[in-house]
Amino acid sequence: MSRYLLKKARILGGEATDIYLEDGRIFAIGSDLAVADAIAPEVEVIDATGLIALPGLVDLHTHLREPGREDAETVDTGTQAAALGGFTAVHAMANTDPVADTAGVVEQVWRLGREAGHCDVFPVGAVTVGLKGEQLAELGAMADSAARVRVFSDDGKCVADPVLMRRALEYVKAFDGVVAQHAQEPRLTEDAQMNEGELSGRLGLRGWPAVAEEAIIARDCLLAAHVGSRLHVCHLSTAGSVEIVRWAKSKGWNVTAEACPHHLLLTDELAATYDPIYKVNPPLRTAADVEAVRAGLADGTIDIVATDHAPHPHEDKDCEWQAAAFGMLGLETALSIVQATMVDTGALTWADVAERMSYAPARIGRLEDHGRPLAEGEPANVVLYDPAVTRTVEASEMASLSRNTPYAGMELPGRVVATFLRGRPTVLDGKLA
Ligand SMILES: NC(=O)N[C@@H](CC(=O)O)C(=O)O
Ligand SMILES: [Zn+2]
Ligand SMILES: [Zn+2]
Repeated sequence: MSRYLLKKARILGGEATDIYLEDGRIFAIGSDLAVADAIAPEVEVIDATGLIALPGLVDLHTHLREPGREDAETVDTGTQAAALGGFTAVHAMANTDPVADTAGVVEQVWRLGREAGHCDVFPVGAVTVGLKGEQLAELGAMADSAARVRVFSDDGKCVADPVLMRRALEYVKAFDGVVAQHAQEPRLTEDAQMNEGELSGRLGLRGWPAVAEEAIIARDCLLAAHVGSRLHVCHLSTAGSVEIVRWAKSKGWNVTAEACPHHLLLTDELAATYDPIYKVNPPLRTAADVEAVRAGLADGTIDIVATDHAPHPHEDKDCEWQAAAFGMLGLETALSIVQATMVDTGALTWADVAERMSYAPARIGRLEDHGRPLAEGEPANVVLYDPAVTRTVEASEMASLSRNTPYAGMELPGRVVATFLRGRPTVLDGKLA
């Protein structure tokens, strides 16, 4: 049994206090907690002076690649990256090979997560068979499986057919599920390579227009309202998308949205390097879009930050732009990017970060033991974070099997010092425990 006493941690950035973890729970919180002599030898004391304690982070959008692309990532390596990033739960996207469109595949991914033990893995179920967008997958069987799927997505592909989207939204109501849409109108984005604008013309790369994202988001908000169901918008990236979600929320519709760290920091100007490390879907947008996404995250229009951690092996990224795969790593740098773009700029407090990166994603995914406040009796899912240090990102030091981080060589603020999953450390001293 592990017992940990975290001395002088600042819960959500507040006053320093002690947190005692025992039996997988937060057993006590208070100043100068003393340990009874009888159990003292069994208690590990961690000096958390200057560290911020946050609830274990929850990612609603992670690509773990297993089964099928174990050359890019495995459940084991991807959840190591998650733990190092401060996550205690991740939702694993369904675009694997085979696709996670049956109870059998989601149970396999869920079981691999338990065996690896670095963080809890909640599989996302595909909306349509094989992500083909033709026929609904067995949503009910995935919901009833041991994996208890609540989030359904064809991510990587858009559920473009409005009739199928409507049926999926209707179907998931039966088990309080949510459809997470990758909003990309396919005809408007054929062979699209980067954000459509003056720059895409100059670079000679086919453009991915904002309207292709916004049209699907608007349609899906209307559909969700029409059938009274729950919609989640994946990786929203444009100013117009923020406005549409703000409008849908003002109507009282059950719509939530996520933004990715890279859409809070990076812009389409980076495509001028022709370095596919910056190739991602949806694409990096303009500085005005980044501003609008930050504002939407600050005012709560955008509910959560999700990483869209999308590992790719070097042969799929180290090639010319047009041939390269879309996607970038995210788990090990997410909290630092959020600190740099949202906290250090005064747009969010650490309590807001807990909401956007733990409580809200857990609520959307209907998780019970994650996204809970740091309070006595709650599950001991805790991250200790040092906001005062800076580090230079080294791709070669990442736990992920892939190396496609756009932040290599950048100085970022903050470092995850420790992560606890049900009272057991998965990370200590910034290294896997
Ligand atoms: N985001 C990406 O650029 N790529 C994702 C798919 C996706 O999230 O749409 C992937 O699976 O590689
Ligand atoms: Zn996507
Ligand atoms: Zn994705």
